[in-house]
Amino acid sequence: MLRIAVPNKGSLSDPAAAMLREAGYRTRRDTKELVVRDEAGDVELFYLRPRDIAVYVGSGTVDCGITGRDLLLDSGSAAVEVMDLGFGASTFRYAARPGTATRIEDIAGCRVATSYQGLVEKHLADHGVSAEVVRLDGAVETAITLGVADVIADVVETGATLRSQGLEVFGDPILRSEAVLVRREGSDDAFAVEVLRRRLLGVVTARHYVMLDYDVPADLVDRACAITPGLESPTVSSLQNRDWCAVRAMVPRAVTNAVMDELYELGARAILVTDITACRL
Ligand SMILES: Nc1ncnc2c1ncn2[C@@H]1O[C@H](COP(=O)(O)OP(=O)(O)OP(=O)(O)O)[C@@H](O)[C@H]1O
Ligand SMILES: O=P(O)(O)OC[C@H]1O[C@H](OP(=O)(O)OP(=O)(O)O)[C@H](O)[C@@H]1O
Ligand SMILES: [Mg+2]
Repeated sequence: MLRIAVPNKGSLSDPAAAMLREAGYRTRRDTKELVVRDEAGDVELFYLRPRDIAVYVGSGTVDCGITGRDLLLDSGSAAVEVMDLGFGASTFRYAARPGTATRIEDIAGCRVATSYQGLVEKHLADHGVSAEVVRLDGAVETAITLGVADVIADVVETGATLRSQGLEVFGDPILRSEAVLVRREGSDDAFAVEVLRRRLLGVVTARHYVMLDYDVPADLVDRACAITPGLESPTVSSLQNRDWCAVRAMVPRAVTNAVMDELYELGARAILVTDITACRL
């Protein structure tokens, strides 16, 4: 039975549970449940702190897990990324009061507050910058206001927290993060992890694409298919009226309306969009 570590709290917890549910696994009903066995899915879910997940996976105590790329790198664990999961996106950035720093070199000699000590120490060392890292558990933006740091390095999603403390990001992002599936390199559960990966990829793809159906005059079908090439090749069916064809193709959700406009201009009609609930590619 594959042992999967799942975030029990924080930003990644609800979307990770939703993704596993959509992939057909049984998830916990009550936040007090710490372990859930899903006999049908042949998995056991361990609800752990997101920060600890890479450590458990790296040590081989669990087979794989869902965590953030930033937390994985910070842990220094031997776990490796299997796939991006398409949620929990954030950047990891330096920030300070305006006028303190504009480039990473300006951090030299400063006190840098962060909850991601491993990640920041490595980044500073890689850039040859010597600075004192102050490890805090959270609310690091306040560290500057309270005078324990000159610079912070933290997760930035909307930037609202930084703005509320009068801080500005500087330098290039240290990292772009999102939720990832991780596993231990060289573990001997390759088949079970591959089943999990395919299921999760099915969810990621189903969320990313819609199914588009439309009718188009037969003499325009090639031009229509060029607009909606699908993943492999669109399905073209004949209609009772032989002058028309029906086309079915997957289209990236983000461009659905632009594609529909283009098809309509070409002469397609009865253009229908349907959500994809699950898929295997
Ligand atoms: N707005 C956000 N704030 C914090 N973490 C975020 C945000 N958006 C995405 N993440 C990602 O979530 C992970 C951090 O989750 P974690 O549970 O440790 O902290 P948290 O979401 O801030 O929760 P907590 O309430 O325990 O502080 C990281 O991988 C981070 O990149
Ligand atoms: O860019 P934003 O959209 O403002 O989001 C980023 C902020 O959210 C998180 O803090 P959280 O609320 O989890 O508090 P914490 O610092 O105590 O973890 C994170 O640590 C940043 O402070
Ligand atoms: Mg937090």
